[in-house]
Amino acid sequence: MVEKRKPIPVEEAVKKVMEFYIEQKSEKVPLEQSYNRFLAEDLVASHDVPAFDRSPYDGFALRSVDTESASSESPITFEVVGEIGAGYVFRGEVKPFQTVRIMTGAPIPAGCDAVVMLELTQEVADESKKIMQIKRSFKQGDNISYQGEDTKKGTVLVEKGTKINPGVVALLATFGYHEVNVAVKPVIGVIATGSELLSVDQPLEPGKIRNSNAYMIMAQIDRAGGEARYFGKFNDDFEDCYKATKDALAQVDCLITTGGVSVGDYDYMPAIFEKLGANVLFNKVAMRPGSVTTIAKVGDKLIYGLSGNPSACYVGFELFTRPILKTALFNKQPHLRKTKATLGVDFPKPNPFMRLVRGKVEYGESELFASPSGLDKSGVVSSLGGADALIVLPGGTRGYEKGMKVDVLLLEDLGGSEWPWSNIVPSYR
Ligand SMILES: Nc1nc2c(c(=O)[nH]1)N[C@H]1C(S)=C(S)[C@@H](COP(=O)(O)OP(=O)(O)OC[C@H]3O[C@@H](n4cnc5c(N)ncnc54)[C@H](O)[C@@H]3O)O[C@H]1N2
Ligand code: MOO
Ligand SMILES: [Mg+2]
Repeated sequence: MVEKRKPIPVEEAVKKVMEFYIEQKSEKVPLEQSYNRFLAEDLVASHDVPAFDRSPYDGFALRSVDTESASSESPITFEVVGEIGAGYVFRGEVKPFQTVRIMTGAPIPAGCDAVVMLELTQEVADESKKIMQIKRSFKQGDNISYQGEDTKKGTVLVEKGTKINPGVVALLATFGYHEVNVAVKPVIGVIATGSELLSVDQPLEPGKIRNSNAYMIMAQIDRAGGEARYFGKFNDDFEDCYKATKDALAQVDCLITTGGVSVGDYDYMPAIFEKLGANVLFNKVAMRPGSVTTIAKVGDKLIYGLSGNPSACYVGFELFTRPILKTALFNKQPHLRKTKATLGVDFPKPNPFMRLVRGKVEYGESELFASPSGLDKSGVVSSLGGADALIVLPGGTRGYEKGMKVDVLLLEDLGGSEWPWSNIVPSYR
């Protein structure tokens, strides 16, 4: 008789996993390599931006008081006493009815308190000096970008744990971070097991399939910000798999195996975990797909026995490995972002387990719609390509109807959830 496994709820399983953590470490990388990494410290403005009062336009800097009586009937003329482009400072003194030709980005000359756009001025012909004329008045502060109006020194602009996007790169450069303190990528090992597995470059043979899970998991690790290390695929042979698993564990922060966790004659992973002296957190989760997901602690490391079925394997990673990885990257919202969507199809058949349907979300005018991205079976691979969400259908005695509001977990969203697992309730009509 096979041992009877006791399924635990998804929420409980995630909680058990989250008691474990990979040590958070940081390293310095050149700014050019910081894109897509995760900040290991808050990004703080090290000076005001702009750092000096400057002109947002090409035009003329002047004293607003001199413009008070200007009108089309009685224009006022100014003597142009200098010219500054961005990057230069006007060192002279601007006296009454004098002006300085100024370009966008240049600092406002001392004594001036307004800038007139070039288009609102006229040149006046004069042999001996340069003269400019205006036909309306300007107020103090007109067309001046004041020091600190963009941001003030000391402001926390981006929090530790944030993924560095091109905008964050701009801020890092602005504040002189030629080297950036980023989270060290956790190293996640990957092992595929199964005597049926061919390499990707091999032609199909009867009874065999190509190993897709290993590459899928490596891409998932990469998407979550980790570093994947592949140890290869192994036949269903106890000793080979045991040795590979033991060796790999010593070289990584976490290890993922795929295949061989169920109750088949060649499903050796449970026995291998035992021989490794693993403390099994759970070996059955009340979810579909991925019910056989087995997670254990060996010493201070986690080992994931993910299902061999591609969809189950995929979901197992997103629910149980991603948050561990994200936490190591200083992320305070390590779980997939949860939001509400309107179900696009019926799910008439009740299921006692929570279903996580690979889905596609569409953006309606003011709501999201979610529909399956393909056949909803654990062994299916075709639904994975188009999946950008997991539709969460809690287990129960009734099915779900098109039009109901359901929770979805977004797979490609950069923002996350602190804890998406509370208040996931069935919305029966
Ligand atoms: N009697 C029972 N049979 C099964 C149960 C059960 O409770 N009782 N659970 C089923 C469920 S649910 C799942 S999920 C699978 C889990 O199987 P394993 O994790 O043991 O995985 P394998 O048996 O090795 O393979 C399953 C399936 O996936 C294919 N596979 C495996 N590795 C890969 C890979 N790297 N790339 C692509 N596809 C892979 C493999 O060929 C099989 O078709 O067990 C059910 N059975
Ligand atoms: O682990 Mo299985 O995926 O529930 O189909
Ligand atoms: Mg099996």
